[in-house]
Amino acid sequence: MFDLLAMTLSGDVVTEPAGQTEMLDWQWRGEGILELSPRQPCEAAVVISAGIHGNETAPIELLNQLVSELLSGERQLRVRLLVLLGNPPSMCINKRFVEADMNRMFGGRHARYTPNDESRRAQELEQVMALFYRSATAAGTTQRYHYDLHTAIRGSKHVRFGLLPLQARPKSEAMLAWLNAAGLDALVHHRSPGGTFTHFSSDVFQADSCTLELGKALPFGSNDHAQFTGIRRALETLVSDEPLPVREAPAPLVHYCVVQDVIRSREDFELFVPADALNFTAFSKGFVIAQETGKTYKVEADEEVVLFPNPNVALGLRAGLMLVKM
Ligand SMILES: O=C(O)CCC(=O)N[C@@H](CCC(=O)O)C(=O)O
Ligand SMILES: [Zn+2]
Repeated sequence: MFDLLAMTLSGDVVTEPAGQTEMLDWQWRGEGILELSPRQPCEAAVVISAGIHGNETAPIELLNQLVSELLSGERQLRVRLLVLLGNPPSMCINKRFVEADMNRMFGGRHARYTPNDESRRAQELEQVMALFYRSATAAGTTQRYHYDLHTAIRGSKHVRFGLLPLQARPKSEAMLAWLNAAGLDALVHHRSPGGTFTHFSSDVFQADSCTLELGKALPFGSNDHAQFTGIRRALETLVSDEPLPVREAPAPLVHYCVVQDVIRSREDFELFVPADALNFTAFSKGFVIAQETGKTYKVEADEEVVLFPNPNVALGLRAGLMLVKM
């Protein structure tokens, strides 16, 4: 069985960088980067990435399984597909990153860093994505999708959720229907641009892009994949161009928009969100979320919920998001 994850983690030089099965052609485009093309014409160019943060293993395992099914012929490929395992060195050490958070570097922001493995990788992923979408368009595809799979550091009141990058054009109905069918519990709408991979793909290539969060980060082999059946099923229908699955979720999808990006810009930054607070915990108007010299972040709406609170980020990066229900 073809094991993309094992090949990527081994770091072995790939001696046969291209091949074919009865139904598709594949090309190894670089470490952890695999392109799959069906023989018949198709409409969609799909990028699925995971492991942009190396310790977020559930989606890496899920994506690896999907690739194996496509290559074994168990599952039909009816889109052009680029699969990316984002940060192999950090996957090897089960850490979010080695030197710096790669999901803040896209859209050329990598050039602002003293060159390191992550800044070089972010640039490589941008180039590979550009080449992929361009060649897929030349081959006749008309739709572009990008799903970037993550898991959260903390537990969350909504276990499965998505983050939609800011974009001027309306969100695609097809993507919103897919996200709903995938059984997500919540969708978060960004209101400012960022250095995330999905902001880059949406902004530069007009892809229908979404960051998907699948539970809490755990080591390889410790994930409860039963929690992600809906997302797995939705990804299967996406790559096989099948009808959407029926949504299975305890409650309707809740939409939030970001009202505050909490940025740590000074050494004396302090975050007042309790260490054990789950993502989507609500705080009332007036609560001081964070403080640093010259800046206090307070809850301004009657109620705001917190997402990704993390005081340990590098200076200049986001230490949390505050959201309100839409
Ligand atoms: O749990 C956390 O603090 C972070 C989980 C994670 O990596 N989330 C992504 C979200 C990207 C987006 O906003 O689209 C990230 O922070 O990079
Ligand atoms: Zn992540």
